[in-house]
Amino acid sequence: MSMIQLENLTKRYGTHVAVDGVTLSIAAGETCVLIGPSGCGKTTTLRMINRLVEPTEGRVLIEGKDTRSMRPEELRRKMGYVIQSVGLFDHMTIAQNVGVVPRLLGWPKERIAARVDELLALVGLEPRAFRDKYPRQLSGGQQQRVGVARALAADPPILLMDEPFGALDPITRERLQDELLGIQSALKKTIVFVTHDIDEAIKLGDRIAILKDGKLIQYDTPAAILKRPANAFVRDFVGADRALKSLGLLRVQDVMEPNPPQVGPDASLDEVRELMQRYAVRRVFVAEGRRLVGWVDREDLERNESIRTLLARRDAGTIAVPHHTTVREALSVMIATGFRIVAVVRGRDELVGWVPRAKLIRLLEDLEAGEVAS
Ligand SMILES: Nc1ncnc2c1ncn2[C@@H]1O[C@H](COP(=O)(O)OP(=O)(O)OP(=O)(O)O)[C@@H](O)[C@H]1O
Repeated sequence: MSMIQLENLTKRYGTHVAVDGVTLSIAAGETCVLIGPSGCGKTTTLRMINRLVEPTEGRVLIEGKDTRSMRPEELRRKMGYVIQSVGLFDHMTIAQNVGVVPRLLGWPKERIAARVDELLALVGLEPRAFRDKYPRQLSGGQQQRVGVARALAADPPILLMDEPFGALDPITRERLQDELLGIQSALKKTIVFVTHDIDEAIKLGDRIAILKDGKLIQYDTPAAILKRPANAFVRDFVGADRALKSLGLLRVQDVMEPNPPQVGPDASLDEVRELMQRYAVRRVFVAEGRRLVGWVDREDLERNESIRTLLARRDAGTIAVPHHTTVREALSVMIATGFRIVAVVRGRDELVGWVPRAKLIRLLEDLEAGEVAS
């Protein structure tokens, strides 16, 4: 069942067509990212969903119901709205800002207070430290978090977000994207998210809608858009480094090899030598039970020290990547450190697999070959 259905949605301003016959459907719990060049109609499309803009033609259905037949309050209860400039009320405290909609809905005071604290914690703001502050006392990133908390206040099933992170510095932006992914996996809202940034779209979107001159050019999963861009416009828009971006969609656990070259801490150097030959590697991992505790390199064999002596100088964390991280991240660790293999761990240090650099490079080459072919 689709949560949001756009049918032939069209907006004309005089003779100018801002949105041109857009039809698409968004499933409940999915994030749909609207993307395209400036002026392509993203914001207008989003605002037709909550009826801030009335369509010239076509319609919007929410859970199968035409929005024109819904009362404005009913529509507002279904949708939270987050915009780039946040739109916090300067003269209200953070708690009052977050509690605006519940107050309008007539919730009792205690329930509002509890909800405000719950939401501040959800978006990573310590309630005690923030609830009585004013927006001007917060950084841009913190204000944006408050904006997200406010949109979630009455627990609407739908969240409309118009370039919410557009004005933030890259580091804050990444952090907020990660938090949105966390919130989304916990709350399973249906999100429509407008952005200019293809990397953001790939990271956040279950599906991406690419618009040009008001028309929907392609609507598909990030992987499908990277693999099979519908035309030259999409290919250019997605960018030349499509292969690298695809690596950003794959998880290490999907490409890792099982059975890492590993020895116990009491193994002999001869065993290590034999293992290096068998696996054709210059490094083997040391594990105690399933716990990764260090490694031995080929150079170490010359020194004739016991493995336990070597381990005392090593921090196993430096050669490990978490199983849920992206392949792109693993490759950048290898490039930054010069490692030819990395260990894959679950939790803090449970050794579950390994990735040889050669495998990632082959993968990258295959993806690039696919790019040439398409
Ligand atoms: N109220 C309006 N009156 C006249 N034209 C409008 C109005 N609102 C939007 N437009 C035009 O409609 C087109 C689509 O605008 P819209 O804001 O939806 O684009 P956008 O893709 O969100 O752009 P941006 O990425 O720059 O925010 C643009 O050409 C814009 O100038």
